[in-house]
Amino acid sequence: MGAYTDDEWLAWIDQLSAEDYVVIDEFLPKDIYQTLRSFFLEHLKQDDFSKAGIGAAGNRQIAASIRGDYIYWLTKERDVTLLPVFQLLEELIQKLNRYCFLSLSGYEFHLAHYPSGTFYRRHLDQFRERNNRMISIIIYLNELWNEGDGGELIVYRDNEVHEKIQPLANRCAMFRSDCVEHEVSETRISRYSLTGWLLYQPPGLGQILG
Ligand SMILES: O=C(O)CCC(=O)C(=O)O
Ligand SMILES: [Fe+2]
Repeated sequence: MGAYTDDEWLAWIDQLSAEDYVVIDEFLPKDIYQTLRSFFLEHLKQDDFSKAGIGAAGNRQIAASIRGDYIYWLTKERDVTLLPVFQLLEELIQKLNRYCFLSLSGYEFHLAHYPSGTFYRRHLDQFRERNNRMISIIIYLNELWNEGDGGELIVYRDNEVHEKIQPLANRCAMFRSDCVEHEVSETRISRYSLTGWLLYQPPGLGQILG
């Protein structure tokens, strides 16, 4: 038995197909959400996060002017506590392959911490060195977020701001990696998330490129 019915998956996938993105509130079952959030806080406490890069071409200074987050790459083998999260992602891959005729074959995910004052400038998740990213997924873990705290996910369409998505706890944003330009506006609180990509080739590249 999966976490959701086929009808629920279908409604989200329909919206993803029609709009190129979908926002789903209360995405993870409560216990899985709690496990993920505790896992995040534990690794933050242990100082396991590293400064994120922007690919082979970027030097550190340029990277800092584009994105200011710190990340922790996950692996299914090591991070066994998160098995239920990985299982849900695998279920999602199955549904997308079945209903959207995609050939997704893997995923890569990291935890992301944006300290206060950081952002990620407008970008696409799929580009030259990373063209195997098909679908981007973010699950937010910010329980104390309030209007004015920043750190919104800004979705662009036709070069204009289309929607500002608040990074609320257990909200999931999912979008096409190849065509949805987006940005993380400057955050004024410590902003926590799980971020990742569904791939049509095996993972590995993203983790090398940052
Ligand atoms: O955290 C978000 O809302 C978006 C993060 C992002 O765009 C990325 O890591 O590529
Ligand atoms: Fe992105």
